[in-house]
Amino acid sequence: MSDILNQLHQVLEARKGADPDSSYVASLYDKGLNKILEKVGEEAVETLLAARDTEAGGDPEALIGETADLWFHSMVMLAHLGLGPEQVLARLEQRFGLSGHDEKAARKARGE
Ligand SMILES: N=c1c2ncn([C@@H]3O[C@H](COP(=O)(O)OP(=O)(O)OP(=O)(O)O)[C@@H](O)[C@H]3O)c2ncn1[C@@H]1O[C@H](COP(=O)(O)O)[C@@H](O)[C@H]1O
Repeated sequence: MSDILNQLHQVLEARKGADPDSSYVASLYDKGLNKILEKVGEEAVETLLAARDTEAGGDPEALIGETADLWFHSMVMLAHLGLGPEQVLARLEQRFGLSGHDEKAARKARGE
């Protein structure tokens, strides 16, 4: 299921040094971290608005599209900073099966 994330990451890496006029991803790298973060923030807001619409009976396709935009721009952010989906997926795997309540209690017990 996560293969597309790895394939997309390879494309994002390959876009480093590409022409910003012919590649949207290269144009984001070229504009820098602040522009990438602006897009991540924008897509996060669009995602939450679409989630509210979906709960109110709207078309879930809009929410699926906005979530894809959010994941995509988050991946551009990670790639720009030399990171990739493998680290995030590994973190989710580490957490798998550990209740959020238990994880928070363990963090508090460690004084974090
Ligand atoms: N998955 C995506 C993807 N999802 C969304 N987008 C683009 O992200 C932008 C989203 O911005 P908005 O929704 O704000 O729409 P907009 O008004 O066009 O954007 P702005 O002008 O406001 O920046 C759009 O231009 C979308 O086309 C994507 N662009 C690229 N990819 C992947 O990245 C690969 C490389 O893309 P290029 O670098 O452009 O070749 C592609 O082959 C795809 O696999």
